[in-house]
Amino acid sequence: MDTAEKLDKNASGRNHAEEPLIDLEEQPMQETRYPEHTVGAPFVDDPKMRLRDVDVFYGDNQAIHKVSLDIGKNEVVALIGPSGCGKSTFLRSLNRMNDTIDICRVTGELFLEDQDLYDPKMDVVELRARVGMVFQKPNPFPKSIYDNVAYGPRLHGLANKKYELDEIVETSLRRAGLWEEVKDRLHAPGTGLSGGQQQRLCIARTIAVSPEVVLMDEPCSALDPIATAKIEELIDELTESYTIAIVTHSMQQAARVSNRTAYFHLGRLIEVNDTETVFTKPEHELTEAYITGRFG
Ligand SMILES: Nc1ncnc2c1ncn2[C@@H]1O[C@H](COP(=O)(O)OP(=O)(O)OP(=O)(O)O)[C@@H](O)[C@H]1O
Repeated sequence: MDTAEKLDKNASGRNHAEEPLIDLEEQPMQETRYPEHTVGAPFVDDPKMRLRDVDVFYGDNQAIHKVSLDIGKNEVVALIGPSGCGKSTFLRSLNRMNDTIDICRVTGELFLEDQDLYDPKMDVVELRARVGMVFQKPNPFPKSIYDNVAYGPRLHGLANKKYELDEIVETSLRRAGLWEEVKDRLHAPGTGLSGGQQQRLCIARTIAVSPEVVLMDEPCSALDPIATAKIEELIDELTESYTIAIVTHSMQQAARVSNRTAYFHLGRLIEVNDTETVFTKPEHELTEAYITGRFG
């Protein structure tokens, strides 16, 4: 039985009447139950992204507290934790998507290899091509399927000739597992595709500019189980070429797609380890309580 199946079994075998869900807002954990440092193995040799002491504030409200984490090359890191624990906020700080929120402020060291993401000289458009993002809700542009994928390569001048652009569009759609379904209607609107196809189109659009890292913020939450399975297969294939960080509410999904899992709790990174260890032998009591379904 794999880790995802064990999680399913645990969840279905529990007696919820005997173990009531804990409302975190009403019963905050004792301060002493937070580890002083993230437990497990937050750091790797030769990381793709090196993040140290990251704090994120919305005005006076601190959403992320001193998070330190490495994201390794060609690995899939899953960010999990209860609603509001700061997963999306942390993810969005990795390609400066939080810059679009006026009251948001990010401090700490955030590096993509040897480049400081928050260096004032950093070209943010360039950064978002290197660190692409796929959102919760598929958001194709109101353009044709072809133009959705060609948009980034055109913007970044990646193709000089029409045939070069055609090649990028075809390769990206193939890698996103969508080519066979759309090759005869490339000039039809992207918004006319099904939800799952639209999400694969958004993945094709992201990878068309050859990013180094792909950030995914709950990419399957608006999809049915079949479309979800396709995206999960795709994540597995994409990891050969890209580094991926994915926020997910589904522990089964984290177990299926990721190599490492990071557990967040009220803005703190409690535990990080290889996914199997986090789900079968969590070190910290908060991680254990979450993965066994005692709160969430
Ligand atoms: N634009 C914003 N302005 C002000 N506060 C925000 C904003 N976005 C998020 N927050 C706050 O930051 C904290 C973390 O939110 P975030 O959305 O990152 O958590 P999350 O773990 O991704 O939650 P969910 O799983 O529900 O999506 C929450 O307290 C939230 O209210």
